Amino acid sequence: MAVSHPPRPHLLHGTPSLLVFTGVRAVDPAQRLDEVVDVVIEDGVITRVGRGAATEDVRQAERAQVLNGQGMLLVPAFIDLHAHLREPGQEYKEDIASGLAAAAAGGFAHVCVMPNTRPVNDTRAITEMMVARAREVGGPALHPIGAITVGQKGKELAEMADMKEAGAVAVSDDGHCVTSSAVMRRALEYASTFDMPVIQHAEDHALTEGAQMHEGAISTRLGLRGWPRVAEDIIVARDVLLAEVTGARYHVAHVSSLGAVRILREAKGRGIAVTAEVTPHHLTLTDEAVIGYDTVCKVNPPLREQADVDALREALADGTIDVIATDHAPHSSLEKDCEFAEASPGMIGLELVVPVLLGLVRSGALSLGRLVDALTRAPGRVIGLGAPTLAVGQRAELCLIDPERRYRIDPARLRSKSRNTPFLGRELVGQVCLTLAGGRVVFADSLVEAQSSAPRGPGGPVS
Ligand SMILES: NC(=O)N[C@@H](CC(=O)O)C(=O)O
Ligand SMILES: [Zn+2]
Ligand SMILES: [Zn+2]
Repeated sequence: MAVSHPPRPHLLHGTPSLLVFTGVRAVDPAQRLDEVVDVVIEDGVITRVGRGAATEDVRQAERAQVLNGQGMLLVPAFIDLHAHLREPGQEYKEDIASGLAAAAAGGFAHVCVMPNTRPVNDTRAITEMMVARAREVGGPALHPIGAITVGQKGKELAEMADMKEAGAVAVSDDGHCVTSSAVMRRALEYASTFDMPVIQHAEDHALTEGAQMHEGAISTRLGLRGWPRVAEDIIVARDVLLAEVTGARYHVAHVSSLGAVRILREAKGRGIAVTAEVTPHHLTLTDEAVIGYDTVCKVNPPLREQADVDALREALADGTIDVIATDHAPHSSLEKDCEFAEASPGMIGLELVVPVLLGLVRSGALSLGRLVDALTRAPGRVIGLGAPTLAVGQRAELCLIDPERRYRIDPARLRSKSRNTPFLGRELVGQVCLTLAGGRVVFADSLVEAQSSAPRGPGGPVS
């Protein structure tokens, strides 16, 4: 049984000092931009955007690499608010290098990493280690999320100030819920003195003991113990009340239930400082995927029903849910090739955001502008990070997408060390071709490589 995978070579290392996109559809909600333009990047900085910006002399310049953007999309690179990169402690599932490579391939320039590592990231030392390791690796920027409580045990508060100084952008006990109302209240008060958001994994553990999937007709039929929606709703409702009395910034991780959506909508209507995220899998899959007992469909919170999916889509479209986050949760075959009851919950997601979610844009459930916003500006606001944009003068952090490319999700091409996703082997449409982070190319696929080595000149069609 293979638990690790051989490393794959990076596709493109260098960053051209003059990178030119011609005739590309640029979509940037921060600038209300959705237009076919040329984009010029010099020494990692966006210097020109507009029709005809790639003048003859720019395109013919000796150092220019010109990419024909016809039929392609150019968007700001993404920020993932919720990923598990497993380093330190479970590097056989993922490590910072493989996780950031997966992020780059998915179009991300920034990744916030959850603290449920071994040991838990509840100290300055571990936060510093993660940041230092990511700098060594290069690629997308890593932003640690510190634990709320020591060891994520739900009792004493961790030293949030220390972790913030070392680079932590938020706190969370993700994987576990902070169940004590008293601890949650103190956590909100304490975090607000450092202006850090508190991210909750909303699960009333008393209602989910032994739960394997969503509680409903299908769990009854399969004979699996269920996690009822109300276990999520109770915590979100309580926390909203605590956020109101403390005035702290509260963020709900991986919202999955229609009840939680209703509570969030009401809270936002009353002006309470709450934000929320939803994952690509909760937007696209239901508990029917669990029929057949495939352990890759086991995830926390569980895949729910069509009514929940509909409510989540609507909430994302109208802004009740702010952010799309992957909850990238790699597990090896050791944790997944077993009985359903024994399997660890979680799915990988960093590399699948674009092909999975462009489907929602094509079906009309979500506008392209809102999709990009939920992956850039909205998560940026939660952690106080200026999100990537396509504005002139910005360091280039962007992502080139072929929205029409149809392909099968091939396990051999994933950069993640793990393979736990129900989308494996599925045919999807839409592929990330190139990602720039921090002004540098961090991912380029074969199409871009082929184009960039082809002779320059007024380009023929992308093929
Ligand atoms: N989502 C999951 O099912 N699993 C996550 C933890 C979590 O996000 O709660 C993991 O760390 O594996
Ligand atoms: Zn969680
Ligand atoms: Zn998580």
